[in-house]
Amino acid sequence: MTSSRPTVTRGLYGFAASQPSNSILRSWERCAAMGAGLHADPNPMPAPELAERREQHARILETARPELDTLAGLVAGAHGVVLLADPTGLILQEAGSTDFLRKAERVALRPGVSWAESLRGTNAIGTALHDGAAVRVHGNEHFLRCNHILSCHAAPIRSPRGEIMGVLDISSEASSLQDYALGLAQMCARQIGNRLLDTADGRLHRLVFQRQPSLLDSAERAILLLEDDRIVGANEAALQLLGGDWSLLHGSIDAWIEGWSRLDDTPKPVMTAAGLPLVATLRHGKSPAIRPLAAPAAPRAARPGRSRPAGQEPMQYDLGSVASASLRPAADALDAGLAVLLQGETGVGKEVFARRLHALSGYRAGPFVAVNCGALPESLVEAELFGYEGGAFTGARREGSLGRLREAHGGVLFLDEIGDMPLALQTRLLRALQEREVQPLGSNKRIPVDFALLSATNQDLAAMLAQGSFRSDLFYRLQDYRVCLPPLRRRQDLRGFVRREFERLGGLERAMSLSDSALDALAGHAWPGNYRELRAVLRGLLFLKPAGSLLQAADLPPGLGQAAAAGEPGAGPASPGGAPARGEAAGGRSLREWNSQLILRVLGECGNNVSHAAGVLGIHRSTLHRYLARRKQGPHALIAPRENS
Ligand SMILES: Nc1ncnc2c1ncn2[C@@H]1O[C@H](COP(=O)(O)OP(=O)(O)OP(=O)(O)O)[C@@H](O)[C@H]1O
Repeated sequence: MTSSRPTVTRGLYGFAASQPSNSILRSWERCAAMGAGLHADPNPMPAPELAERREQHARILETARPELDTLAGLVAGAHGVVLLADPTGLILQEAGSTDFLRKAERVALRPGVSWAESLRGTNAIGTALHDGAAVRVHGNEHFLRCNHILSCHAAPIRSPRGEIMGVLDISSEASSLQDYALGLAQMCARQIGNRLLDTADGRLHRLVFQRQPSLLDSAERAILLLEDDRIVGANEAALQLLGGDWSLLHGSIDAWIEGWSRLDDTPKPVMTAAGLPLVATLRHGKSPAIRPLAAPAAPRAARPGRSRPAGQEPMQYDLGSVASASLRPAADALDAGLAVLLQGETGVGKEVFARRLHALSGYRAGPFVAVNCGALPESLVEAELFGYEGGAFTGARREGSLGRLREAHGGVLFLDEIGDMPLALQTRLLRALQEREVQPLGSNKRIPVDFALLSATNQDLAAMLAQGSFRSDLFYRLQDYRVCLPPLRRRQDLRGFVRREFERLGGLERAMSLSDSALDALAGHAWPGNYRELRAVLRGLLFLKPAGSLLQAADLPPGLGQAAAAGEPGAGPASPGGAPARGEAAGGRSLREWNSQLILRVLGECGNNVSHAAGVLGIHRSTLHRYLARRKQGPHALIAPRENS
């Protein structure tokens, strides 16, 4: 390996190559300094790891798809390939000429291989990433000899906040150099960045400007995203025309463009603060930039024993590989008439899993009747489960009640928190389950019932059995088939899942994202409250932090990530960077203040409507009322997030 490169005046394959650019010369110097550190391992990372990386970068892969498809068609004729690499230089995707793909494989230009400059010396992907700018690296401008057959053109793709989200590269054989390739890569990278801006939160205002009206629809259009008057997103064209850099984010647009607020959809002339005349359009956000993230569930009549409503359509949930793999066999067990018991810590998604199971089973055309055994007041429990005749007791409805077991006829009866069922009731339930008949209160009739039995608990039923607080015959009757749902901290793809969940809950809409440090801390947290706790934290962040922000570990509620940083057993994967120790002192805030702030903010957004706010926060109305009452009496009370229970 040479430690420096001669000035190149002619490419290796005899094609005229211009004097290497300053960018290439500086890269050679860096590579020469690294010297023996460079190596060109051609082996891609194992397929599961690559799948995980693709998953992590799903947003950019998805957004870039139209350009990748178009470019693949264009460059295939010129025997080229199009590549998309992540911000570390790892190639995620390839498309283009099959001939060249095979050659490219020989030089390891393929998915799963990193082209970081520190590994492969001067090359378009790595050097574009280092410089944060588009670059062409032709023939023997590549630092490593093995790559001299290549001519590569790469341009970084930036997020609305200016971070590099990936690199688009067009490569071909050095002998078939295409002059236009660099411009094409740049234009497509800009289009992808613009699409990220176009698909950002519809509540943000979008200001588009250029020198001429005809450019307002082109890839050259300048775009700013505004939350009220605050700039929360931009593209490079906007920075260029305004003469600013990324530090303009979070400042007021008033400092840059005069009279912007009078604009609308029709192009109108405006003047930049530097005196540059432009034409601009303004598309107003659909509603006030900050508002509740999720429509609260319609208030339901409080009914003892009725399990809490699922906050979301269960089909949307990504259950994770372990739970997903358990679905089919558990549905088969239900269909075979076996009683299925779901076990797992609180908030691990037992009810979500139960609803999926119902939808997958042969009982899907029948009802799914959920009973929260822990929430049943003992005095009403029999009536609730077994029903009653009209006028059977004081306060009974005249028309009587079917009872939950009969409501479940032909479908699935889901007995949630079965460990909380009082002993006396366990006997009655067992009889009904064995005889497949119910006798409503006040009636001497016995009515046949047929349903699949599904129950769930986060308690150790075997220990309860040993203590005598759970009947052994019911214990065995409930679990012909058992499914253990793993805690969130054991999820293999926890980091990627947290990121996707954040996007799904509103991050995408609000153009917010989690930095690596925040993701490390979140992925390293032990999550004793599992999915419920994670959702509460993510919703809090989405509410409390401004749209367009890149959240850091320091933005997380105090205490988060501590367990993993301290290496506590039972915690999830340790954070590579070591999550910062956090506590009451962090940022001068405490968890209590964080929760208080969130609650008051949500209440304000909901016009002080407690039911509405409770729905958005994912807690029960009465929990919120209790909190507010305590707050009136004295210091802020801490609220444990628990949804509609
Ligand atoms: N895979 C998932 N992805 C995202 N959110 C989830 C997932 N599973 C569950 N949740 C959310 O976590 C919360 C708790 O889920 P669920 O009620 O199913 O848990 P559980 O195990 O039945 O809890 P508990 O033991 O306290 O009754 C719900 O609000 C649900 O929206």
